[in-house]
Amino acid sequence: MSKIAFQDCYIQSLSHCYGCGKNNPEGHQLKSYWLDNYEGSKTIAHFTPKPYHTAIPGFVYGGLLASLIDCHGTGSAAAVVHYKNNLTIGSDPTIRFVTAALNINYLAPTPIDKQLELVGEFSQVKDNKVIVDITLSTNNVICVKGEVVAVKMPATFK
Ligand SMILES: CCCCCCCCCCCCCC(=O)SCCNC(=O)CCNC(=O)[C@H](O)C(C)(C)COP(=O)(O)OP(=O)(O)OC[C@H]1O[C@@H](n2cnc3c(N)ncnc32)[C@H](O)[C@@H]1OP(=O)(O)O
Repeated sequence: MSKIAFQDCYIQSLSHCYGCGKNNPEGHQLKSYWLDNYEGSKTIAHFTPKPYHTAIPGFVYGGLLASLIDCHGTGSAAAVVHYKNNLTIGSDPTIRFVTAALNINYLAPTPIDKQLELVGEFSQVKDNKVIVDITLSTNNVICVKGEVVAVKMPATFK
């Protein structure tokens, strides 16, 4: 696992995202990395839910799971486009991706007392659009699958 999370390389002004911004103390502060030995092709993130992330006692609220998949997807998209173009994440000009579409399938209830593992793979990589397929697992059981269509952030967002 690379030591610096993708999101920790975002410039300060783009580090306020509720799901993954390092400058948002109320947010989830998700951290995504290249999976060991899969630099450029697979990404990984971990998250441990808090008791208040409950849907039904014992299980995680689905909206949180969608949010984690969303941010792992947009972070992975930024990382792979930098990788493909031999750029360092955080270099100028900044290349960020926003969510254009998010498709989530909840396959099994997600236990709230376990660490969650998200793994992303790319089914399409273009400089302006990346599709990331993500699994969310606990104890090697896939609970949720998601597809994130990430599109390069337009200048109008700044
Ligand atoms: C609040 C956000 C803060 C941002 C901070 C960022 C850093 C932090 C990051 C954390 C973020 C965390 C996550 C968050 O919370 S990000 C916040 C939630 N997302 C948004 O608010 C995005 C709002 N939407 C838009 O701004 C525009 O619609 C976008 C930019 C998405 C597309 O605009 P536009 O339509 O003008 O783009 P284009 O014409 O150049 O097309 C480009 C390509 O994209 C394809 N396409 C487009 N839409 C879709 C779709 N729905 N399904 C499939 N594909 C779609 C299109 O066909 C084309 O493909 P191709 O023909 O080339 O193959």
